[in-house]
Amino acid sequence: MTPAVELRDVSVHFGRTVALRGLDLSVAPGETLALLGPSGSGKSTALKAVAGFLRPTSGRVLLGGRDVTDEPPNRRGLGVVVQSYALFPHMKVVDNVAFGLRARRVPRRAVAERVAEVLALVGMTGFGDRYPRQLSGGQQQRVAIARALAIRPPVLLLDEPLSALDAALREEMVAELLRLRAELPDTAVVYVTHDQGEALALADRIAVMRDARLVEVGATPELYHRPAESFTASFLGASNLLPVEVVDADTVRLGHLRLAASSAGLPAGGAVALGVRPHRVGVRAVPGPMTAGSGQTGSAPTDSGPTDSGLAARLLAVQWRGTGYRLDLELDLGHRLRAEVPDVDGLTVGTRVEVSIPDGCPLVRVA
Ligand SMILES: Nc1ncnc2c1ncn2[C@@H]1O[C@H](COP(=O)(O)OP(=O)(O)OP(=O)(O)O)[C@@H](O)[C@H]1O
Repeated sequence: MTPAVELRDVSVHFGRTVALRGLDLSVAPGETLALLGPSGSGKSTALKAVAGFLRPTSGRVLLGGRDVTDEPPNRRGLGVVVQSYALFPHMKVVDNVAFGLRARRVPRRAVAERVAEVLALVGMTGFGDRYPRQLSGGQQQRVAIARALAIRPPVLLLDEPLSALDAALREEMVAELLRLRAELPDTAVVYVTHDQGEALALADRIAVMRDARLVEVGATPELYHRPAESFTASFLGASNLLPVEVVDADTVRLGHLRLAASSAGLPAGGAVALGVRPHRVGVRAVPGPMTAGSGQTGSAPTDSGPTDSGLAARLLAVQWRGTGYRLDLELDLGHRLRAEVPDVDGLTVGTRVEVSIPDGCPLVRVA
């Protein structure tokens, strides 16, 4: 199938700043691709290259197989919602939404029908006569999305569309976007965000960006569960990165522990680490002092002492997070580790603890 969007080796330089370096990426019709990365990683630059708001220094941009690198934005027929792309303040909602249709000289009646249709699509029927200032932030963003969708674009570009909204409204809008997504089965969506929660909830695939480069791209659940790069593991799910010794393709050693690890997709050679999500780390109190490697006698786990399935550690800090506790730990092996646990029975700062790491965590490449 011809991709709806294709970037071929796209680089963007601003003077001596390289904002994007050799990006290759494609988005299929009907697919949502999230561009996820920290501030300044080049996400917006990539989106602007697709929209036509800037011309790549090198490389090509294709839409539906057509090379549009040299075409201005209005010839590309895309729907664009950018955080700063506010509504026209002096125009009513209906006129904002009708704008692109009128620019295309769509007959008046068809404009009215389509405006009503897209306002219904974003749940804003009845708001047509208001001015943007008479709407909440979330409502304004809904109208901006309706405006982008009015022309039935094959591609919808969203650049941090929720970043101006408060946390509760963002969650609500994610649900709205998912509903909207289901109504637009053929539209390709490129969604720029630095918020991993939004990317996980909305994207079929995620492209992780860092320092003007694509770090890794993959189907959302695969990338979450089996990242190949340490940056992906820590950015997408806040994994601990534990230095381990590789025993064989599926086994690693951490102190005296042997753990099954998933190394799918990881090229051989180079430095690796085990990516361990905080919520997968087990923590329990251990009375009395423990040292690294203690409790290796093969005895069955007991309630009172160290076991051969755990690592000795000390609890450095406890933070209550509402849904549970975040624990900062220092393994006697010398590594720091973060855990998230539902409760902290008897655990106070300074407590000796035993930490367990589950099998199946991904082995990732350390850049
Ligand atoms: N017009 C410009 N002139 C000069 N440098 C720019 C320009 N636009 C972006 N940059 C630089 O290019 C790099 C990538 O910027 P970009 O806006 O693509 O990042 P981003 O990942 O979208 O970040 P954010 O999440 O903060 O928007 C940054 O270092 C930025 O300072």
